[in-house]
Amino acid sequence: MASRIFYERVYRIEEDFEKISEELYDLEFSNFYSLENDEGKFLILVSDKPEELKYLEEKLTFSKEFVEQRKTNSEDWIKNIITKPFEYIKGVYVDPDHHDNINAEHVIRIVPGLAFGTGLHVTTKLAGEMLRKYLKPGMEVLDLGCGSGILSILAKKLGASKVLGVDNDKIAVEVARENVKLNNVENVEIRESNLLRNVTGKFDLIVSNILAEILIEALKDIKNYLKEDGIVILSGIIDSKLHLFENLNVIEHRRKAEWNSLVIKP
Ligand SMILES: C[S@@+](CC[C@H](N)C(=O)[O-])C[C@H]1O[C@@H](n2cnc3c(N)ncnc32)[C@H](O)[C@@H]1O
Repeated sequence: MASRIFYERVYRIEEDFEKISEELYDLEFSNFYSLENDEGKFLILVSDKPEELKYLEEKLTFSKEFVEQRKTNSEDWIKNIITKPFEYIKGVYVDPDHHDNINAEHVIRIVPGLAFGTGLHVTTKLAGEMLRKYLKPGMEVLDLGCGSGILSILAKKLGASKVLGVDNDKIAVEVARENVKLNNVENVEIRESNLLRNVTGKFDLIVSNILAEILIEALKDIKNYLKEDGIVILSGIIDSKLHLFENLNVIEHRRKAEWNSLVIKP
C-alpha cells in the first residue's frame, strides 16, 4: 500500500472495547484500534482528516481521557498495532498478528486497517454465522461490500470454489487484496465496484453486509447475478429498518443486539 499520512488520536479508556466498537460502528467509523500495556488501556482513532477525529470526539458518549494526537504513516501504523487473536464465530478465529498454536478449525488473518471488517462487529459475526450454515463446498460466492475481505476469505476457507469480493471504496479494495494475500487463499478476486455495476457472472450465494438502504438498492437486480436456487445472506439491518425487507422470501432471520441478518431466496 502506498504510504499516506494519518492522524491518530489516542485516548485512555476504561470501558469494554467491544462496547466502544459498537458505538464507533454506529457512527459508521471503523478506523480504530485498541492497545493495552502497563500504562493502561487505550483507544486510537485514525483518519487522514484531523477534523473528522474532532467531530467523533464530540459525538462519542463513553468516558475517555485524551492523551495525544500524533502523525503517522500507513506502514508504521500497521506495524505498531498489537492485538490478540479472538474467536470471531464458532470454530473460526481472527488473528491480527502471527500467533502460533491457535486451536481452531479455521484461522483468518485480518490486519486491523482502514476498512470495515475486523470481525468484532456483530453484523460481520451474523453474516459469518450464516455463511457457515449455508455455504456448501464448491459454491461460487459474491461478497458485496467486502470491506477488509473477511467474509470473502471465510467463504473460501469454508469451501467455496471461487469468490468475488467487491467494494466501492478504493482503500477497502487495497486492504482486502492484502488480506487475501496474507491468507494464501486462491480463487478469491477483489474488484472495485459500485454495488453490482462491475460484477459479472452468476453465483450460488451472495453475502452482503451493508446498511439497509444500500441493500434494498442492491436487491433490485440481484436475481440477474444468482444461479437457479441461489441464496442471499443480508446483514447490517438495524431494527428500525427491518420493515423495508417485509416482502421477501425469508428462509432464516437472526438478530443480535439491534442488528438483523436475513437469508433470502429471491
Ligand atoms: C459494513 S461494511 C462490511 C464489511 C465486511 N463485509 C464485513 O462484513 O465486515 C460495508 C462495506 O460496504 C461498502 N459499500 C458501501 N456502499 C457500497 C456500494 N454502493 N457498493 C459497494 N460497496 C459498498 C463499504 O465501503 C464497506 O466496506
